[in-house]
Amino acid sequence: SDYFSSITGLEQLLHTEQILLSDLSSQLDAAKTVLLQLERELSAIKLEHALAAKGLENYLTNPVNVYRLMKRLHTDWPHVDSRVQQMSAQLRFNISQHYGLSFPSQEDVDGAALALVRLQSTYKLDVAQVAAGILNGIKYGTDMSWQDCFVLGQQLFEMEDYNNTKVWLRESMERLRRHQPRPSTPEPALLNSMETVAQSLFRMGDFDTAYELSQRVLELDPSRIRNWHLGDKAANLAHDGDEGAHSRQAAGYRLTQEFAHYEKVCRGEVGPSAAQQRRLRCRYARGRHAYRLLAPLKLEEHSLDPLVVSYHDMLSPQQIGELRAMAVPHMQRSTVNPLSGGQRMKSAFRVSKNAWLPYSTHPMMGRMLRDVGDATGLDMTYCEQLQVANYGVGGHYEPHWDFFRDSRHYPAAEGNRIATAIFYLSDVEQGGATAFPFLNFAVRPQLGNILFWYNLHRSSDEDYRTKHAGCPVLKGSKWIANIWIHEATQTFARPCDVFRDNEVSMGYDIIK
Ligand SMILES: O=C(O)CCC(=O)C(=O)O
Ligand SMILES: [Fe+2]
Repeated sequence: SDYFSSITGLEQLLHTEQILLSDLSSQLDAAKTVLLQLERELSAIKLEHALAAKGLENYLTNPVNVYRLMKRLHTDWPHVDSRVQQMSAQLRFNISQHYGLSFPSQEDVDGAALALVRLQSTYKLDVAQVAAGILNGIKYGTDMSWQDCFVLGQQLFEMEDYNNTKVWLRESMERLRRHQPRPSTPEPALLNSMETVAQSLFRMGDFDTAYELSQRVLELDPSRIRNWHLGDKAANLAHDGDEGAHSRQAAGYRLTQEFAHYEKVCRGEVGPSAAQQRRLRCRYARGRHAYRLLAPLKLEEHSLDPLVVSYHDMLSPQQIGELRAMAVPHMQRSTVNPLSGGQRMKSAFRVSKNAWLPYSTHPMMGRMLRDVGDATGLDMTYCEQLQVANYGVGGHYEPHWDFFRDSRHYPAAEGNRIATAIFYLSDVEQGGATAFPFLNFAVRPQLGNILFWYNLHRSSDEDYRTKHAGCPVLKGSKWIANIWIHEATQTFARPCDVFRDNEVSMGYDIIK
């Protein structure tokens, strides 16, 4: 399961389909050969009959013709019969025979549907364009059919995301209306679903979409008028006792101002103020290593308080290729700590795959750890293992803090996560920035760069301004490697302050 959350899983699915394709097409080729031959024999026999029809008596008094009629019926036809049998045996395409192959589960299909909708709503994409395979003006893929859009709408309905249900159903109906030539009558199962969804929408009070949907059903199959008993608005509303249940909305956080603002930051619609920007520099830095005199670090400041910076060109494409290859066999669906406590779990909040790798796995990983220490001056004694993560299209990580709010989640001797270093192991064609909604900027992944920031104040208190997120990946695939650095050994690297400087960030501790 979990094919939708990263690119590696999707490659497996593409492979599955390749096998099905080649299996079926070789069967079809074999069958076609037999068909062609049968057709030729058939027309030869038809010719005989045409001759016979010209003069029955003349034809049947010819001993050669008589013999051939006998032979045909006695030998040739049974032979035809056996070849037809044989051909249909060959055509026994059986999907369940391919038990060794990977198939997506309902959860995967739902995940992919959710991803599509997330992208469309985060980046305010025009549904008609998405359905046409166009992302921000560039055509990447094939059009979705009206059925595709309908099935997506139906899935959203089942997931109780009614706002998006409406958008996709309308797109589906629009495509159906424009369809040239007129579409042939679809399978009864699809028409039944359309009717069911229409009735539910009607009951929920979305009369327009319900009406549109029922109209299209009727056009496709006029006999369905017999099912036209949706009743009138008033009667339905009066009887609807469980309206509350139907209009239940998906997760509260996504409906907040804060979330809307985060999405704006992802789209690049808001940025830091001019005054903020004026104080920021791109400069060469030396870190704490002498050789950096010759090979200085390329430092880019994103924010001075809290400190958020990028170090450019810290890994080469070759190193990154090796690193990703080492991580792939260990990648698993990412999990989060539930707020309610207890076991870590999968969540729509964080859609990606990751692997935890000890720094001893490869000398390069040890070097990455050392480089972060050298660049930032931090002590790297207590770091979590390297976490390599991959987000597929639609993959994201909603706004969160990296520090733990519950001290049971880290060993007391190591302290909380004082800082985060993200190595970008890929560029991303569109989307996928690391966004800091409270700081009003987003950092675009750039292959080989490190993004670094402090999660804690000097007083050791959590810095709530550091809330950040991985914006949904719109096009491409995003790879990162995280190093989380803990606090306990930083006494000299980042002396703590007795002055409680946490007050500046308290107001950002908004829990929805
Ligand atoms: O994907 C990103 O840009 C951010 C990742 C992140 O915040 C995390 O893994 O904790
Ligand atoms: Fe994070």
